[in-house]
Amino acid sequence: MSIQNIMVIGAGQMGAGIAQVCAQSGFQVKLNDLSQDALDKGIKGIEKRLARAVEKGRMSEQDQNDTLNRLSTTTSLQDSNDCDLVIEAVVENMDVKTKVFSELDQHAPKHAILASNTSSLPITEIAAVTERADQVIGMHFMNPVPVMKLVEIIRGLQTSDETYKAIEDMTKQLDKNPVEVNDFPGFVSNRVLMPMINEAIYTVYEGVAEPEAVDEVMKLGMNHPMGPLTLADFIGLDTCLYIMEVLHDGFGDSKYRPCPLLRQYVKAGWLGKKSGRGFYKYEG
Ligand SMILES: CC(=O)CC(=O)SCCNC(=O)CCNC(=O)[C@H](O)C(C)(C)COP(=O)(O)OP(=O)(O)OC[C@H]1O[C@@H](n2cnc3c(N)ncnc32)[C@H](O)[C@@H]1OP(=O)(O)O
Ligand SMILES: NC(=O)C1=CN([C@@H]2O[C@H](COP(=O)(O)OP(=O)(O)OC[C@H]3O[C@@H](n4cnc5c(N)ncnc54)[C@H](OP(=O)(O)O)[C@@H]3O)[C@@H](O)[C@H]2O)C=CC1
Repeated sequence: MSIQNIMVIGAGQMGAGIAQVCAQSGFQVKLNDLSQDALDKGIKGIEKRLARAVEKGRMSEQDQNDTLNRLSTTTSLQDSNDCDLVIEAVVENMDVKTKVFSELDQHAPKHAILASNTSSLPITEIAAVTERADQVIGMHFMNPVPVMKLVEIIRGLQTSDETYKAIEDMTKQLDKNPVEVNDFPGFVSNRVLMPMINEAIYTVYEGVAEPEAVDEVMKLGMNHPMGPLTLADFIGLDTCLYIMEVLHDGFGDSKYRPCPLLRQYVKAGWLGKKSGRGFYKYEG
């Protein structure tokens, strides 16, 4: 099938990034969120990143204008009625995601593929609330989307070969590298990454070292581009907690128990970079 029109649901850090790379690659993109404020913020971020790309000589002004002209915003899921693909990037919560997918299933054309950018939740369960489980798939982008090359593609139990092939091809059109994985909690990326981040939080919780020291050890000792606590702040501590809970519930293994300090920070509203405070403090 040919994909031309896309809706991205959720204008947060992931949704805005996904909308940007899709528009840059020539797709018509509708960005959806609950509030116009969130949409304005998402578009502002995209404009800033494109302006920087022009400044750095990585993009022409013509491409910048064309990209922005391919983007529009909407607060209504009904506007998915002419889309070939919808990519959902709302909060990491099964109830919220299934509500979105069930509504979307009413509005998106019958041929449309419904993809989720979930970090860890079962695609099979999300697909089950629709009448088109064979056209539901996980399309897991990495943060920051414009920079990271990987898209982890998750096949639900009923995802068809045709759907997989269309999403694999489309990922390549975005100049990203698709990697196929099966539908298990956390897939591959977060089954490996998130326990490391959780363990780094335990080292702070147990007084083994300060956050700065933990990050230095992993940056200088293991050549990670960001230390695990800086990365946790960057991802969002709420998202990290939700992922650990999915791993813990999904495998029923105590090795995935979320660190109490992570729970406490999230309860306090310390969500990391996006809220101005997490393991570190952020300006603006
Ligand atoms: C939770 C999940 O489900 C899955 C996930 O996504 S887990 C998270 C996966 N991501 C990572 O692990 C990221 C780890 N960090 C990194 O790779 C790097 O620190 C980084 C790419 C984010 C920044 O790289 P850096 O070299 O330290 O910083 P910097 O020089 O400022 O940036 C490098 C380039 O990335 C761009 N960049 C940095 N942050 C960006 C952002 N948030 N959005 C868009 N572009 C960004 C910069 O513009 C810069 O490009 P130019 O110089 O051409 O303008
Ligand atoms: N952060 C990361 O590094 C990564 C995250 N992901 C996944 O991407 C998804 C989004 O994460 P992220 O972008 O970080 O989260 P953010 O909190 O930055 O953004 C989520 C956005 O979705 C909006 N939203 C919530 N409910 C709805 C709804 N029903 N309809 C439309 N919009 C809605 C939120 O609005 P409001 O603020 O008003 O609630 C917010 O603007 C999650 O599933 C996450 O696990 C995947 C890869 C990496």
